[in-house]
Amino acid sequence: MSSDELKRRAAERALTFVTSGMRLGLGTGSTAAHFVELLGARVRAGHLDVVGVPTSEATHRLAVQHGVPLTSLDDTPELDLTVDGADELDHDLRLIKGGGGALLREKIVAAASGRMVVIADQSKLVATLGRFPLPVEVIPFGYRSTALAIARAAGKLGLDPVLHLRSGSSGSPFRTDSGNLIYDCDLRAIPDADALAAALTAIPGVVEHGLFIGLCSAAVVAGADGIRVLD
Ligand SMILES: O=C[C@H](O)[C@H](O)[C@H](O)COP(=O)(O)O
Repeated sequence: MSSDELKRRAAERALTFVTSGMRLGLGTGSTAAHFVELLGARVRAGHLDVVGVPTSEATHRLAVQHGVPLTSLDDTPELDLTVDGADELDHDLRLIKGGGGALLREKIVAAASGRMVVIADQSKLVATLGRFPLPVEVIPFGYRSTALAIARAAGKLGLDPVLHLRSGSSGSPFRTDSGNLIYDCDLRAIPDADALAAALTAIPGVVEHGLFIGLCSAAVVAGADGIRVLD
C-alpha cells in the first residue's frame, strides 16, 4: 500500500473524532489535505456541521474548494479539536512539524485547541526525534546571526542550519505565510527535545520551532497491518 493511501486511511479514521458543532483546527500538508477533503465530503452531504480554522493559506484554499465552512481565530479564539499531520512523532506524542513551512500557525492553532490529533503513516513514527531536519522559523532581520545562535543552541559542532528554499525555484528562500524564513536543522537525533525547545525559544530572532511538545493528545498511525491510535 502506498504511503499516500496510508495517509488517507489515517485521515479517514480521524473523522471519528469529529462531531457536529465542533470548532476545528485544520492542519497543513499532504496528510491533512486528505482530512480536509474527506471532511468537506461529510459536510456537503449534511452529515457534519462544523467550522474550521485553517493553519495555512494553502489549507484555506483547500477548505474553500471542498466546502468546509471557515472561521478565524480572531472570531473563534478557542477550538475543540485540531487534526494535523506531522513530519515525525515519537511514542510520547512529541512531534516535529513544519516541513511544509506552516509550523507557526499550526502551533498557534494547536495551542488554542482542546485536543490535537495527529494523523500519519507508519514511517513517521520514530523512537527518537531528529531524523527529519528540524524546521526553525526566524524573522528575516539578522537571520544569519540567528543561524549561528541556533547552531550554538543545538550544541553540535559543525551543525549548519540550512535555509529552506522554495521548491522548484531558482534557489530563492522560502517565505512562510507570515513572511519569515525557515532554517532546516539536520540533527540526526534529538535526545533531549525539551532542552532543545527551551534553548531555541530563548533566541530572539527565532519566531517558533517545529518541536511540538505537550500539544498532541492522540495520534492515528496507519501501517500496512492496520491503524493504531496512540494516546
Ligand atoms: O508545515 C507542514 C506541516 O507541519 C505538515 O503537517 C508536515 O510537514 C507533514 O506533512 P505531510 O503530511 O505532507 O507529510
